[in-house]
Amino acid sequence: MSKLVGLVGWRGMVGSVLMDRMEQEKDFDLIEPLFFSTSNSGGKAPAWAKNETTLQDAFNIDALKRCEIIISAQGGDYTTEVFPKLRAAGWNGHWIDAASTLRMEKDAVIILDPVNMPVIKDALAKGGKNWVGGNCTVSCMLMGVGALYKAGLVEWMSTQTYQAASGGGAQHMRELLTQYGTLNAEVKALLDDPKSAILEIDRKVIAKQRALTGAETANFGVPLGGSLIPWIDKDLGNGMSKEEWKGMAETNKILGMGEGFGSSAIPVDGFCVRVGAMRCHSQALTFKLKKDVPVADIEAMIAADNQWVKVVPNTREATIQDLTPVAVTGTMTIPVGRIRKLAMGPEYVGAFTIGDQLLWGAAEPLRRMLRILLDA
Ligand SMILES: NC(=O)C1=CN([C@@H]2O[C@H](COP(=O)(O)OP(=O)(O)OC[C@H]3O[C@@H](n4cnc5c(N)ncnc54)[C@H](OP(=O)(O)O)[C@@H]3O)[C@@H](O)[C@H]2O)C=CC1
Ligand SMILES: N[C@@H](CC(=O)OP(=O)(O)O)C(=O)O
Repeated sequence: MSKLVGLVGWRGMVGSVLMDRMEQEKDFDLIEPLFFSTSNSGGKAPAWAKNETTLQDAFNIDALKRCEIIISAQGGDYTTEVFPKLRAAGWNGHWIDAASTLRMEKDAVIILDPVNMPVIKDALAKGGKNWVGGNCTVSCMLMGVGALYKAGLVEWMSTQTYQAASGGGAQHMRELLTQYGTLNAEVKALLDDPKSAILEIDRKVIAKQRALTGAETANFGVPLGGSLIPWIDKDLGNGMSKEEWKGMAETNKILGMGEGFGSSAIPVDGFCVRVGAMRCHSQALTFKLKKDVPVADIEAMIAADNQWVKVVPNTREATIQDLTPVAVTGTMTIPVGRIRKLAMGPEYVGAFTIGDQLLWGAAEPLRRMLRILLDA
């Protein structure tokens, strides 16, 4: 008989991408899905439902306890409220989660199986039950350049990110587009006139950006359209943003190197920046390798690591065609390009990588973990 798999958060942005992928990969053929809702229990479950066609109350512990596996893309507040109650009620099933709440817990594994299958298998063998998707930036980065870590080549890495609006959620994407529209409307007449002065357009745009307040900046707090915000997530009070902290902590945990700040941890640090892209996170990486490795060997290693990574030749034409959020959005491909030796010395290597933060950055590792559990 198929396993009963609870799905919470299925209609949100991450959840919808997850449902699409599960449908494409025919995951629903292998499970009995049970759909939950925090807002509409008793309502009609979506079309993927089979025998259980009524939405269950996502706060009802007895209903959740029926499931052998639960996948949640509902968010951190939900996990914080429900997960401890569920475990305290004696539930021993597998919890697969997109939220960061449990990520750094000792008994949780950050799941990214093309990179850390041995870590996942080891935890499974030891009775592990808590599986958490990684931070989108970290997961996309490791899907691209995980090969260099697996080969033990990385002495340290610095990352400068260019993160999309979607990382903040659906409302942030809407806000970005609204701002772009407002700015365009402000100068439309001047843009339509080829003889208008560009500096006048520029003056009007910056005045409008500075005047954006209230509903038009409710989510980001400041304008993002035509600007950028070099801070993502909480202020840790030590000069670091929480998003920057995750880079080292999660990279090392994913790779099975403990909690990320032990003596064997690989230093990872840099700046995380929100830019006006829609749903792809991009990052410029600087590596200090432990030895001088030819660029061709680095490219070959990266290209051979998994079926989704694609090395983009370090030429202008290939880069502007294949190494942009526009090229990558909605695809499973993780391009890695701009691979070259840097001026600091032969061990210093630069690279640039991009990933769809809703696919590899959020939904895909969850459904792949479901498959691993179904195959176990
Ligand atoms: N956004 C991202 O980039 C990433 C998010 N995550 C994690 O996933 C969690 C969920 O994020 P995200 O998918 O962006 O959250 P959403 O806000 O899109 O969805 C969360 C829940 O909101 C409820 N909801 C209320 N109104 C609507 C509506 N109009 N449309 C759809 N759902 C609605 C739904 O619950 P119900 O059906 O019960 O009412 C839904 O499951 C995050 O909190 C985070 O922990 C992880 C990685 C990346
Ligand atoms: N913080 C990410 C999105 C996200 O949900 O991250 P996390 O899963 O680590 O909370 C961003 O804003 O781009």
